[in-house]
Amino acid sequence: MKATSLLYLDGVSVTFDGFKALNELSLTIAPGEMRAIIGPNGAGKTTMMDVITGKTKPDRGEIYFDGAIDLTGEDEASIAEIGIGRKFQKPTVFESHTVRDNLELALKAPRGPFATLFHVISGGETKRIDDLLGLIRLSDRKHELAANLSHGQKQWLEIGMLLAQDPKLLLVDEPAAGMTDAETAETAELLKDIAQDHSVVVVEHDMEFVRSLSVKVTVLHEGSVLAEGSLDHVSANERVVEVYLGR
Ligand SMILES: Nc1ncnc2c1ncn2[C@@H]1O[C@H](COP(=O)(O)OP(=O)(O)OP(=O)(O)O)[C@@H](O)[C@H]1O
Repeated sequence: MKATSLLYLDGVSVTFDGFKALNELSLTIAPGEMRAIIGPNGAGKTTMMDVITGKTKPDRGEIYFDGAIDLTGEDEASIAEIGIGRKFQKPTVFESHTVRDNLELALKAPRGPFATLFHVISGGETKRIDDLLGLIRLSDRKHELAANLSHGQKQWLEIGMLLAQDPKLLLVDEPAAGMTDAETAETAELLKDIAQDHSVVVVEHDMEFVRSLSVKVTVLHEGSVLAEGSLDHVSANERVVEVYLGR
């Protein structure tokens, strides 16, 4: 399993002041897969993202990327460099730059924190930016300042900026939070487009959104996997209803 998985977690535990945020968490993501992670508040979803991206070190357990890379031995910057992009809940775009310039900056930046200055770009890069603009549904707003975008559009722009860095795995934290219904539906389509050539892990509370992704779902509870399978499969699990869906 370890060798063939894009992401492999085995027996991962994280303790904060005696509280087990992750408790022997084991899960695998296949190359090219999109997976949805659901679970009640405090289930460990954010902590799981934190251990994958190197923000938090696990007390124990194995985390491997792309078969052979031991992520527990890498820091945050090198994990970004290896090809894991993370989209936090709050959009962080450069508000005083245009949509297009935000993408150009991301394209030019080394993976990880954006630290580069603008400079002349090649024709290939122009095409790449146009493709990204189309993908994130912002082609007709490319000359707009990012500050003037709606909340949902800012989220899409930030996703585009992450994609500009060509990650193998994209981690997305509650993309639908704060979006209109129309934006939420479009975001599901956007993630499905992205998943055609990237692996994606998406944490989300909006069950209608999760259903529209139609992917395998992992239910976390008290720091470990409670159930896994299609949304219909996990929704039929009594424990899942009890701790989460029945709220
Ligand atoms: N740095 C920290 N120090 C102490 N406790 C923490 C820390 N980070 C998380 N926790 C605790 O660990 C538990 C798991 O939190 P986590 O944020 O991973 O859950 P979550 O599933 O993402 O929840 P939510 O859906 O509310 O975002 C929570 O009880 C939280 O209070």
